[in-house]
Amino acid sequence: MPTAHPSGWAHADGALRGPHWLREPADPNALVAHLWSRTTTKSGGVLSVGGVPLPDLVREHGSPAYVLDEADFRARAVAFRDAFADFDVYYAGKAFLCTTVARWLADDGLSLDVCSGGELTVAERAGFPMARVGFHGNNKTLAELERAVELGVGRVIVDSFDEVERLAAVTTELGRTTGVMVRVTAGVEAHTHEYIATAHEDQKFGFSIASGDALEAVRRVHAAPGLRLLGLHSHIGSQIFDTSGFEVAARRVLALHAQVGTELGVAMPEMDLGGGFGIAYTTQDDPSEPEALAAGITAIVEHECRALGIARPRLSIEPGRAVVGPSMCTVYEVGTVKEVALDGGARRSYVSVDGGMSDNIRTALYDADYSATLASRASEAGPSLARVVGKHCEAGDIVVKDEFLPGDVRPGDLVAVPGTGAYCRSMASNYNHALRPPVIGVRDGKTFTVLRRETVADLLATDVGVQ
Ligand SMILES: Cc1ncc(COP(=O)(O)O)c(C=O)c1O
Ligand SMILES: N[C@@H](CCCC[NH3+])C(=O)O
Repeated sequence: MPTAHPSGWAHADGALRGPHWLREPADPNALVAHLWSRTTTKSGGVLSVGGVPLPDLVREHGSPAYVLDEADFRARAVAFRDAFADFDVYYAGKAFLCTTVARWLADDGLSLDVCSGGELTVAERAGFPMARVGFHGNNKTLAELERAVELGVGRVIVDSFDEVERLAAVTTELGRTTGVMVRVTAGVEAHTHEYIATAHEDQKFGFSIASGDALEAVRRVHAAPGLRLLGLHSHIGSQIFDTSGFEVAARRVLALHAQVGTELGVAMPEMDLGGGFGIAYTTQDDPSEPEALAAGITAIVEHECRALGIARPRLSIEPGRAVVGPSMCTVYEVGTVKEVALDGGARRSYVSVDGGMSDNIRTALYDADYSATLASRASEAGPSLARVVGKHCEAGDIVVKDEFLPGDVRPGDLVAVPGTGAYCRSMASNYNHALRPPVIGVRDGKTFTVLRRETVADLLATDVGVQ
């Protein structure tokens, strides 16, 4: 039975006003360690990452800022590489990509999934080995395909009949060949937000296995002289915890893989099972470690291959969020605090910070849950229900929907939000002409700029002036 909270929040009038799991923490100054990057500590109320106290980082680099823990990022990437030792691990650059990260991945032996000409250009600028790049996208332009073939990317993942034709023409025109994977739709309803599920029939990605389009796409790729058919690709969605979706997809994709062998006489050498592994944003999330994921996927694939009487193709996966998500947090400065009364006498503080939906759109877009902590001082005040909101001209400009913060949070305090490495900077915008925050790397007590803060000059650079 829910109990009344001193603030009156939980059940003053019998109505639940926050997620059912939100509980008053025993100690609002404590850190829920698994939500943060591995070098994150809290001492005397001050949060440090990579040995750098966040108040010092903000003094040096300003606020808001994304803080990237190099050791944590690389440890997670290497953990995937090692757990999936007989797979190729393609880091999904859409989660977060810049030349620094691309270099770390190249040095640490991972491969890279890019899904636009822009991401491909970053990989090129970083000197990423092109043979280890996979190029995705449901509507790659002719120019993007030409560039990818010229650069010699290891694989282009084709997503439509139009693209198969376009890519075949590009290889002919350039007198080159390219490796190709065929993105298929396994007809799985992944348990995640509708906007980030990608394996059910009624959405834009992939060729349907059920309709026969996938087999037809394989046939056309195989028939095109410039296209080297490598295998099938399946990605069922993102932020997934229930592994049954991966199992069903793997079974269906392997069945098609076997069918290609019997009907077309082609033994495809590879298969990609995509990314989508969930991370912990709140205490309620319980993600699997890479070893457990690898063991589960390997067992399913081996079982199915035995049943189908086929050789196991070389497998690859594409984790993005599970590598970079937990390795960054965002630090904000509090500007204003406002208390509002809720029905039934409960109260909620609106803690306004100096960023918002322009640096983290995920709460507004996917109703995502985040956590937050006071990062700059200890507090003796008891916990109080707070909502961390941004400074944009939008009521839905919410960063953290519900969190208990010390009741005395005030202007000038720093608040940090963990788990913002994936799809926050990469989906950031200039809404209300906000300047996108920098990404500040931390390592062994030192900071380094990974992406600098945007300036007013950056904003005005595209405004050509009154004509
Ligand atoms: C084709 C493909 N691969 C990999 C990913 C990475 O997903 P995640 O960041 O959830 O691991 C995505 C995004 O969902 C994707 O569309
Ligand atoms: N952008 C999404 C993930 C899907 C993107 C890749 N297909 C998110 O923030 O959760």
